[in-house]
Formats: sequence, C-alpha cells, structure tokens
Amino acid sequence: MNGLVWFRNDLRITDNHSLYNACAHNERVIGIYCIDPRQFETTIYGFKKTEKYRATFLLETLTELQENLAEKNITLLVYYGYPEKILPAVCAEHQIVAIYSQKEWTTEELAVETDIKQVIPALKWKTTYDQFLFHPDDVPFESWEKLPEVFTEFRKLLEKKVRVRPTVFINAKPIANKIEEFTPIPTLEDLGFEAFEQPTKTAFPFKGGENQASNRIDEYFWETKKLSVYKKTRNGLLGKNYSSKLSAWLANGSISAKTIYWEVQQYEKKVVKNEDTYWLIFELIWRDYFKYISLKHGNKIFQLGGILQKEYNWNQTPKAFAQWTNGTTPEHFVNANMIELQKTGWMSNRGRQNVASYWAKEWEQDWRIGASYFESILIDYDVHSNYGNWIYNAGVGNDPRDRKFNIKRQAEMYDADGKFQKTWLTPELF
Ligand SMILES: Cc1cc2nc3c(=O)[nH]c(=O)nc-3n(C[C@H](O)[C@H](O)[C@H](O)COP(=O)(O)OP(=O)(O)OC[C@H]3O[C@@H](n4cnc5c(N)ncnc54)[C@H](O)[C@@H]3O)c2cc1C
Repeated sequence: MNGLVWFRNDLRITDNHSLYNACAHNERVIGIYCIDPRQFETTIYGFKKTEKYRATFLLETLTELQENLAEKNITLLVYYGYPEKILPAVCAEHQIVAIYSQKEWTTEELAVETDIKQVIPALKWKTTYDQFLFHPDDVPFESWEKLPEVFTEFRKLLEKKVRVRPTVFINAKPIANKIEEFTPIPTLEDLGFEAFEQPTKTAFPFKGGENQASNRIDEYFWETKKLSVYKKTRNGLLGKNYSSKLSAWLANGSISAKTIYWEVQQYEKKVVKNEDTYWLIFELIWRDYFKYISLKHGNKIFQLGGILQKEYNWNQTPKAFAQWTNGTTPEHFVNANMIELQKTGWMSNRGRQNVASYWAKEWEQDWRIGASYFESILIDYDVHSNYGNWIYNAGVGNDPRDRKFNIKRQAEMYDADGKFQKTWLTPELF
C-alpha cells in the first residue's frame, strides 16, 4: 500500500502523527507540501496575505524537512501550486490509497480539503489533531459547547483531568521507499519577493526548520538556562532571551507543543523546577485555549462582533492605518513596536497587546484590519492565536475584564529607560 503524508502546519518528523501513522500502515510513504499561491495574494486591505518574513521562514523549514525526511528514506515533494490540483495528480501517479494529514477546522483550510476530496473521493483519509498540548480526545467536554469561556477555568480543569500524551518517533524506511523524483524548494524570488537582510538588532535572529527549533531549545533551556527565569523576563522587549521565541516553529509545526512540554519536564528533573519553568507550560496552555475557543466558536473568531457578537462603532480610516503600521502615531511606544514588526516580522507579547489595544480600543479602528495586518507580517502567525488574541484585546472575545491599555504607563513600566523606544525610533540604526 502507498500512503501520502500531506504536510500542512505540521512540518516536522518528530512527534508527527500523520507521518507516524502513514509509516505504520504503508509499505511506501511519500510526503508532499504545496505552497498555496492564495497565501501570497493581496488582501482586501491592500497588503499581501503572507509577507516576506514568514515566507522565508517557511522555505527554510521546508528545506530542513526535505533533508530530514530523506534521512528516513522518505521523499518530500514540494510544489508551488493549488493542493486541489496537485494532490490528485500525485495520487494517481504514485497509486496512493490513503492520505494522512493534520486535522484542521478553520474555513480556508477546510475549503482546500473539501476541494481535494471532491476530485478524489475514493481515497482513504486519515486526519489527526496534532497541534495541541492536551489532545482533544482526552479533554472532559461532551461537546465544544461546554468548554469554559474563561481561561483560568479552562486551565485548571485541563491541568487536573488531562495528561499530556507521549511523543512519537518514526524509524527509517528501507532505501527503496525513496522515489526518483526530486522537487527543489522554490526561492523567495519564485514567490514574488525580493531578497532582504534582517537588521542585526532583531530580537528574532533565528531560522526556520525542525533542527533550528531544537537548537533554540538547547540554547534557551540547557545552555543559557534562561528557562529558570522565564516568568520574570517574559515581558521584556529587547534581545533574544527574554522569552522562548518558540512561537514561529510552533506556528508552522516544526516543533510540537508536546515536545516542548516533555523537555521542560526533563529540565525540571535535571536543573530546577520552579514557577518560571511551570510558566512556559502555562503559556502553552494559552495557546491550546485559543485553539479550543476556535473549535467552539468556529467562524465567529473572524467576525467583527467576535464571539460576543458585540456591536461597536468601528472605523476604517486609511490614514490611521498608515500611521499605525508605519509607526507615526502620537505614541512613541506604539511606534517603536510597530516599526520593529515592520522591519523584522517580530513583536514581543507585551508590544502586541499594547498596539492591538491602541488600534481597537483607543482609536476604535476595525480590529479585523489590525489582525489581518498581523497575519500578513508576523513570522509566527497562527490563525487561532492571532484571531483569539485580537478578539480578546478588542473587547469582543474572552477577556472577562475588557481591559484597555494605558500606553504611557505601559511604556514607563516595561521600557523605563526608553532603550527599546530608542532602538527602533532612531532611523540611522535601521
Ligand atoms: C494581538 C496579538 C496577536 C498575537 N498573534 C499571535 C500569533 O499569530 N501567533 C502566535 O504564536 N502568538 C500570537 N500571539 C501571542 C504571543 O504574543 C506570542 O505567542 C508570543 O509573543 C511569542 O513569543 P515567545 O515564543 O517568545 O513566547 P513565550 O513567552 O516564550 O511563550 C511560549 C509559547 O506560549 C505560547 N503563547 C504565549 N503567549 C501566548 C498567547 N497570548 N496566546 C497564545 N499563545 C501564547 C506561544 O506558542 C509561545 O511560543 C499574539 C498576541 C497578541 C496580543
């Protein structure tokens, strides 16, 4: 039997259940990834759906994935094109009987899957939830309707009732599993971008790929032992070690949340177990929470009224958008963060909360434009985390306190010496 692993946001070989299942049940296994041109189209707001930072990270990730799979004697075919056109052709050419992929539920991802199924209805499909820390089959809810809306309630319940599953690994296939065909990874130019250089002061000087994610764990956990102080430093703004910076690898699935969880357990055994080490798990539970909220509320997370279906008088002012994105608002702290984002594809969590609050609450601008801009430019864009956090910050989501950030006070608290603002607001430093 021949199985095809359709890689989506699970771009790894360690702890990848689609790959694991495909290897367990098929003599021949082939991998495929389609770089979907729709991801690079211009949005209704006039910017690209995916900008150069995440595009670069994706290409780096695919390069490593292809190499790592080759070491297991599995070929990864990479195409720039529509999955609903490419997959049926590849399945026919290689007599594929079953497709394995990560289970998705958001509209765009489902639409592609439905289109493929219409062309090749006879094929067997095996989809598996593989992006969670707490597996959806293990959580104690009869239906998603019963899922608590408030994070603390959600977290406490899951911490009490659910154990994180072990990770899975594959063995190498026999050499005969490899196929002749080789598809080179497209270049950034092939995707319509120009080559660029990151500013040296970027807080995210990292590359895409599963090995790179693992290197980052080595650095952040074992070499610098920064995990031991994570809770104290995580609101930082400058440098690479104030937080784990694992989000970009998590977002495209080049590392699993479970792998990080089990590594923290090792660290707690061998180095130290404290509130800081726990807090990284706590944040991974936030990540799960937004995925569950998205499972529960479906498309409401993309709608103007959010999950609360609340009505506000939102504005759509082009001048405001230009000021916000280019960092020319009256608030220096907002500007510094927005310039960092524009120049690097990265912004700290503290920064994200402030600029989102400023856009949606202070300026009362349509939060979906802000979220869409983040989707375009963030190196670590994840549909659930992005839209979940945006509705939360815009007052149409799960924040029980409906907070509005006092930007000046936030700048005083988190950038008291103004170093962060100076870093990004001094033009000659770019
Ligand atoms: C408006 C807004 C938009 C956001 N958009 C995204 C996004 O598209 N993709 C994304 O991964 N995160 C998003 N976040 C959450 C958060 O800002 C980033 O996950 C975090 O800054 C990444 O840095 P880190 O990996 O160093 O995080 P750490 O502080 O080291 O945390 C470890 C991991 O926990 C998870 N995490 C931490 N905070 C959150 C959070 N608030 N929500 C969900 N998961 C969290 C991330 O996976 C992160 O990698 C957004 C937050 C806001 C306020």
